[in-house]
Amino acid sequence: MTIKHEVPSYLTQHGIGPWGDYLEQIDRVTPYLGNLARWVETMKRPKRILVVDVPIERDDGTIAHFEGYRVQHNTSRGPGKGGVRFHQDVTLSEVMALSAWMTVKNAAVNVPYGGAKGGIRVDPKTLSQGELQRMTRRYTSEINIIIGPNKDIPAPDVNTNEQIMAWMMDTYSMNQGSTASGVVTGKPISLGGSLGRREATGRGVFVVGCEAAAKRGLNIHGAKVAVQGFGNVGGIAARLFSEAGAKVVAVQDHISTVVRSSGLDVAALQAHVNETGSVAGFKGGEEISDRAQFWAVDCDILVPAALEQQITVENASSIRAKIILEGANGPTSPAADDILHEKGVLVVPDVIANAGGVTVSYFEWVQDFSSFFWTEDEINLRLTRIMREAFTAVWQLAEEKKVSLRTAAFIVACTRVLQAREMRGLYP
Ligand SMILES: NC(=O)C1=CN([C@@H]2O[C@H](COP(=O)(O)OP(=O)(O)OC[C@H]3O[C@@H](n4cnc5c(N)ncnc54)[C@H](O)[C@@H]3O)[C@@H](O)[C@H]2O)C=CC1
Ligand SMILES: O=C(O)CCC(=O)C(=O)O
Repeated sequence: MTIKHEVPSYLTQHGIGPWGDYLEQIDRVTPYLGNLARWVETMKRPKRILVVDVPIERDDGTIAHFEGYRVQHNTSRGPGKGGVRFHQDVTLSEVMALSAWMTVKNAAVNVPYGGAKGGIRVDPKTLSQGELQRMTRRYTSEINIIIGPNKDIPAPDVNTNEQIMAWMMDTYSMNQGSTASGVVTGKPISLGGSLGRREATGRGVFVVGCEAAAKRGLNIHGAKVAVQGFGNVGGIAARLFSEAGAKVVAVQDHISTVVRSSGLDVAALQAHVNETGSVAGFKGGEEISDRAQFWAVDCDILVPAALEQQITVENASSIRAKIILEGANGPTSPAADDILHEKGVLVVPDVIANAGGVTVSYFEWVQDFSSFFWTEDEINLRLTRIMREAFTAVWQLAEEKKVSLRTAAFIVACTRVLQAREMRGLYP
């Protein structure tokens, strides 16, 4: 029986284009054929969408309004979980797509969560610290009714960090009348944050990168690595690859691209970015003005760790890497994915490659509930084990079923979601 699944536009616009194809493949390899059509209809629709107006008083006394979102895509396997993004291009459909990615990611690494995501359509660089705090607090109050340690647990994403999580935790706690540290993860250590969370996503990228390199017979020591995005994910991944003896030959951020074929000094680059806010002007490498050239840099491993839809049909053919580690969510367009597949590039999909962050968020949440905190070594060991196990399971399924790692990850994840739904009896 062939079931044709129409993919909703919020997914196709933001790069989960082949969702329907994955589902066809799941049809082929799982025992859930009879129930799949009903399940697909549910997976296509986020469970809960909240759009809020976030008004703040600016420092000059004027009032500004921002649009905020929190979307819970699926909660079959547990409370919603996913980050909050502050970016001028955030839209409801993007947040809906990102929440669907979280459903798949959380199931792919088997943490007991559903998928959720949030965001505010704002360029936070245009706000003072005071304005940023007022906006964050107002947003938290507006979404207060749908978040909570057992309901939906936000975390950092693009342009959000530990300080913003601290304000969110404080605002939620004030509204509840008692401190609820488990309402967000990615908090400062002093407020119940977990050791290793800040580095966790980049570390997870590095761990699966080592696994993928081993499968391809590539030695990390001496391997050439190019990284797009030098924030939380890209900056840490670059540091760990460099510490392992790889050469970070190119880094691109929102302003500039720096290259050095003998390898950039990543620590010096990080110090420069901390000071200036960008890789632009870094003296330890050559700045290239044509941003598109970044994709054609001679490298073995490419880590897109900025935003969605960066690897496209325009640049996919020029990519020289053997392995792509998707640090960002949805960095590869479906059409570009096909080109990479034809070229024989090994793509480790976002839902595995960048799942280290949510994995340590899970550890943070568990530690907050028990008020007992693990050492950084314990965190990193557990993280490494989960990442390796998830990679291996997906790799084996991909080999067995002759599908890509991305399709295999979706199969593993969607099967888990489907099993949970089946056990709970939550058919639409
Ligand atoms: N922070 C986390 O724990 C997780 C983040 N992610 C994903 O990783 C990606 C990056 O997130 P973070 O590192 O947290 O964000 P961040 O805000 O710390 O850093 C973003 C980086 O991307 C760069 N960037 C922005 N627009 C760009 C453009 N058009 N071209 C090139 N570079 C650009 C920025 O300059 C910055 O270096 C996002 O897709 C996010 O959803 C995924 C899993 C967890
Ligand atoms: O740590 C988390 O809860 C979620 C991080 C996130 O937003 C993501 O993995 O894309």
